[in-house]
Amino acid sequence: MSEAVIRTVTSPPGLLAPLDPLLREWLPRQRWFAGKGRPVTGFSLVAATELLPADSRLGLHHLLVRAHRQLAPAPGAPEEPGDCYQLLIGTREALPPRLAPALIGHVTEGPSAGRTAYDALYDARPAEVLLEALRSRARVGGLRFEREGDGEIRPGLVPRLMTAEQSNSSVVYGDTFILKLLRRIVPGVNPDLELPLALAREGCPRVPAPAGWMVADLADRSWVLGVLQPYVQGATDGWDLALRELAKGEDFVAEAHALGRATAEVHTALARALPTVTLGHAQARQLADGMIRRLDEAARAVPLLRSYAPALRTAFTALADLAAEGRAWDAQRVHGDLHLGQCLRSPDGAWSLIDFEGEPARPLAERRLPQPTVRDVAGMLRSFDYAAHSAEVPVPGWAESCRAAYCTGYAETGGRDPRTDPVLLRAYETDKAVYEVLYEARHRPDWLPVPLAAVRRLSAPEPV
Ligand SMILES: Nc1ncnc2c1ncn2[C@@H]1O[C@H](COP(=O)(O)OP(=O)(O)O)[C@@H](O)[C@H]1O
Ligand SMILES: O=P(O)(O)O[C@H]1O[C@H](CO)[C@@H](O[C@H]2O[C@H](CO)[C@@H](O)[C@H](O)[C@H]2O)[C@H](O)[C@H]1O
Repeated sequence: MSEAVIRTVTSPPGLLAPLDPLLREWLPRQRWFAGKGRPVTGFSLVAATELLPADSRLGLHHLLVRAHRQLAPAPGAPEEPGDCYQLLIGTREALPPRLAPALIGHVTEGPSAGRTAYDALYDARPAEVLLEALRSRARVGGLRFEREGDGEIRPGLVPRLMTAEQSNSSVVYGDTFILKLLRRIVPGVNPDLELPLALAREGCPRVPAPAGWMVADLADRSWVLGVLQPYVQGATDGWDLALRELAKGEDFVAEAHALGRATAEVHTALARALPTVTLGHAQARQLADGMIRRLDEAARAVPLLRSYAPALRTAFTALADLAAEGRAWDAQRVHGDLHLGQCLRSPDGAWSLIDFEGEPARPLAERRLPQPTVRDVAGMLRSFDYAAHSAEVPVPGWAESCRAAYCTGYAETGGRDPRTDPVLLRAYETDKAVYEVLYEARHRPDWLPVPLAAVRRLSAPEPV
């Protein structure tokens, strides 16, 4: 069905056109904007819902917009309909100074002419509107707000927008709940809701259980827009904790061991809750081919990677060779983008895993495929390496001792040591390092040396 048919415009008409030039300038500057590197040429409206009337002191519009981009960063290049983004746009007569970081621009035409448009998530009242909608299981236009179970969502929880570097945007309510608003949205079952829900229903305590979620129903398809979870109070994420220990010259062995156990616990629960499969020759071949394709794409985009590509490719051909010899692998649903920043340690020492969205750049269908659990293990091993490289004063052997402790912890709880399958582990670690090269080149060029160091190590004849 075409997008022209799926519009559920309950906002005043003509809202998007006046915002268009403002959004073109503002959207590409947002950390969560995925289409960096190619100019935004315009927007089309997928859905608009008025949450607070446009002419009130504070107007509030929920917009789903498709950002059109040029196919190449050259003047006159053809354009394509790009990704769909969720925006919560507030309008006020004037913006108080505390909302200055939220400024999108001044609207000169249409129903909001003369007002200032801003990212409403920075503002308390719009954030309260969302929580209230979840609390009351509201239906507004095509938007559906759901709650899980009978757990109480108290009114009056004070919201604050998280300022951490994120792929999405999160609002914390009174240190009790956290609402993650997905920014780049896709139709279909979203693993960021699907997996925590399945794990909660399985009784797995390692993942905060969804307390509610927000969905847009458009053209017979559901688009998950946000997930509300209990806020893990006083938690420190694994990345900050690791850097803190590194700064003191301390090892991280006990925590890495506990993280290995937590990862295995989550994997065991996911294997119970959702389908598992065996990857035979054809599927393992496809897996290796996908890794080779991603390497080729990354090497095209990042010239610094090119000279390593032939050596890196051997990690993937070794996997294909094992498959051709008849080796099969168990596969199941996994986290898909596990790293230290996705692990939260409560003050009592318990670890929780968060953010089951998978690698945001991959298509949803691919992110939901069963995969060998080694994929998540490889993600964590890479993360210890990242932390070690980010230390101001290097601590010799730090990453290696973490890697060993993590695998030991994983084996104790999961029953299988990931190191017993070195070909699969190397293939996944290489695939992750290649992904990181591309990710850093696009988002944080200063960090590029970190995955490039891994690329050098992994392309050595006998990688260590
Ligand atoms: N349940 C939670 N309790 C406490 N903090 C959380 C929780 N979920 C997420 N966070 C914090 O929010 C940050 C961003 O969450 P995440 O799900 O990783 O979002 P994104 O996909 O946008 O990166 C995390 O790094 C963590 O600090
Ligand atoms: O957390 P996100 O879902 O946004 O994941 C993306 O961003 C991560 C960085 O914030 C990136 O992770 C890489 O850097 C981390 C240190 O900042 C490091 O711990 C990870 O091992 C490394 O992969 C992640 O790859 C990306 O998908």
